[in-house]
Amino acid sequence: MKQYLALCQRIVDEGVWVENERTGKRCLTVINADLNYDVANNQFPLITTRKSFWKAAIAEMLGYIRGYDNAADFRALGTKTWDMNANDNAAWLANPHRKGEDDMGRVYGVQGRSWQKPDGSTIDQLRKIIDNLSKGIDDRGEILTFYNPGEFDMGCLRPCMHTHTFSLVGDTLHLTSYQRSCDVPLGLNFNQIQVFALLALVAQITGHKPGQAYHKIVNAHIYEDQLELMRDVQLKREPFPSPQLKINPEIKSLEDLETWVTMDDFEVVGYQHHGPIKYPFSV
Ligand SMILES: Nc1nc(=O)c2c([nH]1)NC[C@@H]1CN(c3ccc(C(=O)N[C@@H](CCC(=O)O)C(=O)O)cc3)CN21
Ligand SMILES: O=c1ccn([C@H]2C[C@H](O)[C@@H](COP(=O)(O)O)O2)c(=O)[nH]1
Repeated sequence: MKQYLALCQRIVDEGVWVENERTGKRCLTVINADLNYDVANNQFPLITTRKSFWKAAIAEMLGYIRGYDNAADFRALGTKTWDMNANDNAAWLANPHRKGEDDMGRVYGVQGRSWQKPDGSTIDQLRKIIDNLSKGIDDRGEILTFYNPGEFDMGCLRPCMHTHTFSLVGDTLHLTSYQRSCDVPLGLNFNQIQVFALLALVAQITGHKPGQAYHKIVNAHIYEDQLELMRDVQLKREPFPSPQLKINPEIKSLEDLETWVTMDDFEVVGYQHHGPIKYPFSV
């Protein structure tokens, strides 16, 4: 929580205004931020200076794991976060690749689970990683990447948190996650949860101890219409101690994650927080 607030304060103090053409808004921006999460000691990095809808963030991650490409499937899991990008984004609505209502195109999980090869066959990056880690193998390329420039025009948004690298050291699994662009008031609240939960889940289903998660962000920004709420409300609040994330121990395989797991299999213990803050969202 302290590192999150320190990044917010750094943007407020040192950020530079940058025009963003896609959204038509200015963003107060800093470059390069490194956040670390202690998954080994279950220090769940949940924002406490406002109420966080953490289940929606885990639902989003589960949808990526399942390779979803449709906002309706994300809604069924428990998050509406893809509705706007799928259905309320002029550039995507005019894109001939869009297959209709709720289609997100070839984004995130589609690339992770069925990356298209030139010969028409597909690569399941996540399956390979889970199989290797389950056998105790780290080939120094246990990389899940959603970043496929050849198919950017086939999706509603380029992936923001685009690459996850797993590292096995003895019986401890670590994760390094890379993010090119970060909406700190809204997106980072979710992305922190996702990095933590991804390591905890993959460690659990491959039979290893979770270690540290390293979250590397390039462009970290606050949109102009979010600044006042961040500076004058959220940053004035005192944080509470970190809660813990409990995951159903019956989740034992990638198939479990793909089939029966729901948000009821996740619980947060000891979450003390301030009231909600509704930040504007930019499509
Ligand atoms: N501008 C922008 N920021 C993002 O963070 C973002 C995108 N676009 N597009 C793709 C995904 C969608 N994500 C989102 C979308 C919405 C919320 C959001 O509205 N969060 C609210 C309420 C969530 C709820 O009620 O479930 C929040 O207060 O956290 C968060 C992340 C993250 N990504
Ligand atoms: O997981 C996510 C997904 C998206 N975001 C934010 C970062 C930016 O504010 C927008 C994406 O805009 P681009 O013009 O494609 O950079 O969404 C996030 O923080 N986390």
